[in-house]
Amino acid sequence: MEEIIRIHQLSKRYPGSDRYALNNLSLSVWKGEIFGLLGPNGAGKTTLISTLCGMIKPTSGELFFNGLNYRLHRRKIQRQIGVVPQEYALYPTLTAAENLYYFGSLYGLSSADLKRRIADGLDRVGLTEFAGKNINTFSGGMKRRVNLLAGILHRPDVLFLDEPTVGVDVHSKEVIMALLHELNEQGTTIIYSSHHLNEAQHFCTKIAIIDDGKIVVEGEPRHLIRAVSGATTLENVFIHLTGSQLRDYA
Ligand SMILES: Nc1ncnc2c1ncn2[C@@H]1O[C@H](COP(=O)(O)OP(=O)(O)OP(=O)(O)O)[C@@H](O)[C@H]1O
Repeated sequence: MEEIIRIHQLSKRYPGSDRYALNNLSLSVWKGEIFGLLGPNGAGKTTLISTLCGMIKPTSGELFFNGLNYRLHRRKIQRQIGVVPQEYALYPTLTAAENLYYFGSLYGLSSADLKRRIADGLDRVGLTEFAGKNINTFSGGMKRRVNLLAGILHRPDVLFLDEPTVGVDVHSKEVIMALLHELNEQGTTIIYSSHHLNEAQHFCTKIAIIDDGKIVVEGEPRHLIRAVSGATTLENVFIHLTGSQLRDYA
């Protein structure tokens, strides 16, 4: 397998903070993986995803995408990745189709090609009849599906998702997970953060548990479960490795 992302001794401290959100973290992701970033609140998952998307700059360390250094090739890398953020990136007073047209055009897709991809995408997530409706009339699950389409119209090599199924009902969740599986089968590497350990256990080919800005453990879910005495689920592994105390920092 080919290495698609390499993270080398990455640290991030936000301005004004005395804590490291990421602390000397190193990790590789291989082409074709579905990689889950798991960890308690405040562990550093969003910070790591935002750094990998080029949205925030690390305090120190190096990042590579397909061998390209982020510091030197940020623009080129950003054209090859897709991002589905935790917060909706959609414009509430535009329609679903207008939103998707806007996001697709940022990647330089031609009008005809883009319109075809939007129609196919909306059909795939069951929203064809809502294409002309404003986003502010959509339910949370409908917005999540459009949010996902906005991140994949340009068919990225790597797709980053920050909690893609948070706050959605079981029907929307199924559509989202099926589409992600399909993308992965077509060759897209997926890196996603989640608090849904059961979902990650079944969905991910590999996971890393992050705590306090560091990687506590990484590997295939079934190997990690087997390695912890008495564990039958990823949740057992998670509690075993991260303890059960609350993570409240201000
Ligand atoms: N913009 C910011 N300015 C200062 N500190 C920040 C900022 N964003 C995050 N942090 C801090 O960095 C640490 C890591 O936060 P991050 O949001 O990456 O964690 P997370 O694992 O995604 O958490 P959650 O599961 O709650 O979403 C936390 O201590 C958080 O308070």
